[in-house]
Amino acid sequence: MTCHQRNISSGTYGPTWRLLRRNLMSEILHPSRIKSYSHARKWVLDILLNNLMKKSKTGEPVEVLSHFRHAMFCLLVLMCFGDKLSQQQIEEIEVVTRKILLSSDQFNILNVCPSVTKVLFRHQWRKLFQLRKDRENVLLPLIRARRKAKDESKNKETDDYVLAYVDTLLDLDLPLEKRKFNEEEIVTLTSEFLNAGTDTTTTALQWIMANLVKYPKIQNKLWLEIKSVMGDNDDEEIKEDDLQKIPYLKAVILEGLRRHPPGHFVLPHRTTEDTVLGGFWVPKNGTINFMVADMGWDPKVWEDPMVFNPERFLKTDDFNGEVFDLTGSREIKMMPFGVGRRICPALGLALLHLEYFVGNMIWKYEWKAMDGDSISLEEKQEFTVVMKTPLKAQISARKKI
Ligand code: HEM
Repeated sequence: MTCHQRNISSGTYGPTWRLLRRNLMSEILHPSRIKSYSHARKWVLDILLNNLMKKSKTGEPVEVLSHFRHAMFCLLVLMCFGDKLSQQQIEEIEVVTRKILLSSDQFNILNVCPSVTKVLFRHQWRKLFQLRKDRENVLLPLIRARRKAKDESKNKETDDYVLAYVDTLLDLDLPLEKRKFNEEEIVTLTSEFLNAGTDTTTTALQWIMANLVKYPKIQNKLWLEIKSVMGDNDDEEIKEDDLQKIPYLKAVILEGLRRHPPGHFVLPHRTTEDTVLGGFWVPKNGTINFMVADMGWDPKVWEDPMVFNPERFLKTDDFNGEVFDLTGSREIKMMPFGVGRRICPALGLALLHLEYFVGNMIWKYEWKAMDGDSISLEEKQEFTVVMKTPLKAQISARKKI
């Protein structure tokens, strides 16, 4: 695939674009920039906690997945477009971007010789064009409004104007083509940002919370550690700086990602030269992938690998005295975000979101299984590997002690 070619169904582009987009994302995902979104995280946390509480007051079980997904989506929309949009606008974006994500498999065939498939599969093409049009109708007005706001603020970052992902896309000069992104390309890239970040983080959140419900002792240990940091500030939320003081929370998140990585494989990679891997010859341009889940479950590397045991990440002697390195730069024991050049560009952001939301949900509420419910950890493959029986829980506000 050259830099001009793209995957027709997903609308994503080849290696050169990937590199550009990675640079753009690292600008928006730089730790100092991530910090400037703390108001957004607090806003979304309040929405999430309020929704959970309202639901729990009805006495019905809380089906957490839709709440988590909506919260993650709101947050990424804000990082993407820079403005707090109305709930209706956010829902419209969610519908159009999700439709494309969920139907991408059925359009993959259109990548094979488009001139022929345009005749053979013209109904599929029509359907794809319609989905893209619907997405444009919702996203283009937002992109144009952001361009206008950006021009008006003359690029100055003030308290009210925080850089958004769309700003970096609008600014970029494409070095080879000597032009800027056109609107259609910006629509594709913003949509990819939202899709890549929502299901992955939501899935991880659900698996981690399911284990905390299933194993109340682990939940209680986590809550006590949070309490030792937060003291009697029951009304306060755990802030980002507090997260560094709660090592058990980090251990719970890492164990969740090891035991239940949202993707059991990474994206397909391509070899740049003939090579031998594990005794198998792989020709240049061959497609390869990595068995992410199996690495995290390897009994040669992990003791009792199928047991949910966050303590394993507290024993630094297992990691040569250092904190566990998720990037795999020293050694690869698990790789839920991939490793190397293609590692997930949002690893830092995703970890922060997981720690922040899990920490605060446990700090504010006690989570219990529904009466007679044993919490099944059976899996199902969707866009990510999700819980076959989505988590339902009974939640109650923590009592002061
Ligand atoms: C728990 C959450 C997440 C997990 C487990 C995860 C995992 C991954 C994995 C395994 C890859 C493929 C790496 C490879 O092919 O070697 C990837 C790529 C990617 N991720 Fe994430 N991710 C998460 C969150 C996010 C978020 C929040 C965003 C955006 C805001 C994001 C954006 C992307 C993008 C754009 C790519 C494609 C990079 C490329 O094409 O080279 N991810 N992620």
